[in-house]
Amino acid sequence: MDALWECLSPPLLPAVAAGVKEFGFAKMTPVQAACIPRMLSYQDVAAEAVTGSGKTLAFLVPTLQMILRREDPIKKYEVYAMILSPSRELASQIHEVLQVLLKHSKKVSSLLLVGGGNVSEDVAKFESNGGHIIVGTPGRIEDIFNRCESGGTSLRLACKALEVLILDEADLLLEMGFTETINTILAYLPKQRRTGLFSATQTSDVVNLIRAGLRNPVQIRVRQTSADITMLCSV
Ligand SMILES: Nc1ncnc2c1ncn2[C@@H]1O[C@H](COP(=O)(O)OP(=O)(O)OP(=O)(O)O)[C@@H](O)[C@H]1O
Repeated sequence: MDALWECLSPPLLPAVAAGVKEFGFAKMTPVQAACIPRMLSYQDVAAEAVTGSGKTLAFLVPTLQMILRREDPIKKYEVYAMILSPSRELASQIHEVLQVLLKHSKKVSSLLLVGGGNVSEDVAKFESNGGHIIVGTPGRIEDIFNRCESGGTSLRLACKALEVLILDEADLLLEMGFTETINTILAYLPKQRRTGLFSATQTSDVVNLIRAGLRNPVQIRVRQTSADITMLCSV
């Protein structure tokens, strides 16, 4: 399959293309080639893809492109996208990849919100720098949202116009017992948003989450064996 980044139509904006170039990958992986155009045409995506298939750029690239192509520039305290990941390590890895991608998009900010550190420090970081793309673990984000109740922070308000939600490793998120936490977070986010859900397997819990959190999603399945890569796409 010929899936050169340059073949995307409409093309990537120069700052996004320059960010992608930093990684040195000439072609998109199948999951990237399937997800990026669909997310860029504002479709919800439910992707079943094996580990190592390149999911991270499959959702970060369209998210950045959507932020940069907005007519009115994004405000400092507006959260455009939230990426939920099951563990600190996975969230940190996504955030690291994002830092590389953002090298040529200086006006776009990001924030990592994961457990382990001090919640008040996270709140203070958001209050001083904002975060257009938030990458985090569900527990920490729910915690910060709930603190808003006592008037602590504006993260909840900043998410009022959120446009993109990504649920990464959704099967793991649910296996780890985050179902209620995710439902709490979903209740705080606008219904008029685009949602991408990525998982290694679509368990019945994942299917339920797709029904609850996504709208008419495009189902994408990428199966990668050591010998070949096959891809199935259906609407
Ligand atoms: N277009 C590409 N061409 C070649 N390699 C790529 C491409 N995109 C990503 N990769 C590399 O593939 C590896 C897996 O990518 P990524 O971490 O996004 O996969 P993943 O599917 O999220 O895997 P995991 O489930 O392990 O997190 C990484 O080392 C990444 O740098």
